Amino acid sequence: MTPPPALTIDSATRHYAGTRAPAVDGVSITVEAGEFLALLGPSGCGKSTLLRMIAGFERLDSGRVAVGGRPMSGPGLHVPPEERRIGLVFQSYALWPHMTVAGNVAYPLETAGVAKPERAERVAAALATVGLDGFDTRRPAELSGGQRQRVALARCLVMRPELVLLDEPLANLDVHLRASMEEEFASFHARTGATMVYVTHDQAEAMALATRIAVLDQGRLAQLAAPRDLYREPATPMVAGFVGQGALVPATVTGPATHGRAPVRLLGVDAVLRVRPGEEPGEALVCLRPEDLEPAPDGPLEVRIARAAYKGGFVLVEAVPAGGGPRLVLRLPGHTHPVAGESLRLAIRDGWVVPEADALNPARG
Ligand SMILES: Nc1ncnc2c1ncn2[C@@H]1O[C@H](COP(=O)(O)OP(=O)(O)OP(=O)(O)O)[C@@H](O)[C@H]1O
Repeated sequence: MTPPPALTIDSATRHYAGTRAPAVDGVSITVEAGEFLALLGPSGCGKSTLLRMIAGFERLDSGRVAVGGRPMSGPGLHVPPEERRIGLVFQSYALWPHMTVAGNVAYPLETAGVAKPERAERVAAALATVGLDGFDTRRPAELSGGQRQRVALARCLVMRPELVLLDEPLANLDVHLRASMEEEFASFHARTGATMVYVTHDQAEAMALATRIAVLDQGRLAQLAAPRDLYREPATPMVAGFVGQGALVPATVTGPATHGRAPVRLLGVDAVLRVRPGEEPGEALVCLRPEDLEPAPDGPLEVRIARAAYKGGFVLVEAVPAGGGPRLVLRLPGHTHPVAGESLRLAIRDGWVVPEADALNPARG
């Protein structure tokens, strides 16, 4: 028998009183046991609301939530948060300042009535998992931000939750600490096999950590895909613009699709680009990533450099097509010295025809 999904969200909708549109609008996502799902999107897209709906802090106006196959929210049903066996980690670590590290981690076990010897054992194991053995007697004020976040993680783990929800857990940390904590989360996920749902507005963080990413756009699920697919084959213009660098260029698909590619005319150039199956000839938008554009002396596309910034190892260039069009982004080798105002010839090596948003989601109309 296959185990039930760790989390099932079915047409979940939440419309706050007095607001124009639902904060979460008909979202359906199934998360298998052991997955690391990132909820990604711009500020106000509904990430936190959806996370609170899963945790049980927010009621659903319609739809259902089930955890490990057990219904939690639905018509006439609302299991309170403390009975959902879900672990929570927030950006404000919410540690008790007067308690030691061990005291903070032990607290949920105490509340749950776990006996002292077992408590000590489980606290020690949780602190070891997050690499904080030996920190038992410290107080939160004596820890770095990253260490505090690890205490919060240990406190969540000690309850052995089936599902861990993390709401921008790295948002308060500086950039170096974020990178090392990203690694911690990834190895922690690999070690424990826990199912995680991770809210972030930082696409690099989502890419680095998640097995799949759900992109929310104004309360709706715009795309649910593995990081590489999201980057290479964004389903909507919003996803193309939000995830990764690049440009969205108006184009015309000039012929039928074969083997995942079709002839496309864009910026006065004919190219053969990637399309989804069944893409029809007609007006389209093409997502050009930096690596899709390559300097070539005889390249068919002439551009003028608008900005060049050395990024260590390569130069990030923004360039405007000579014949007009949106600003393109490309990378030049680190030993070159491109200067704003210079002309450059490019070849279009690859690109993705972004599916029509309306065709994917007729209700959006
Ligand atoms: N308690 C509330 N009452 C009314 N509206 C709310 C409430 N909480 C959130 N909203 C609105 O719902 C929408 C989604 O908010 P939510 O906090 O879920 O977004 P988010 O994607 O997590 O944003 P951020 O990244 O800024 O935290 C926003 O328009 C917000 O203003």
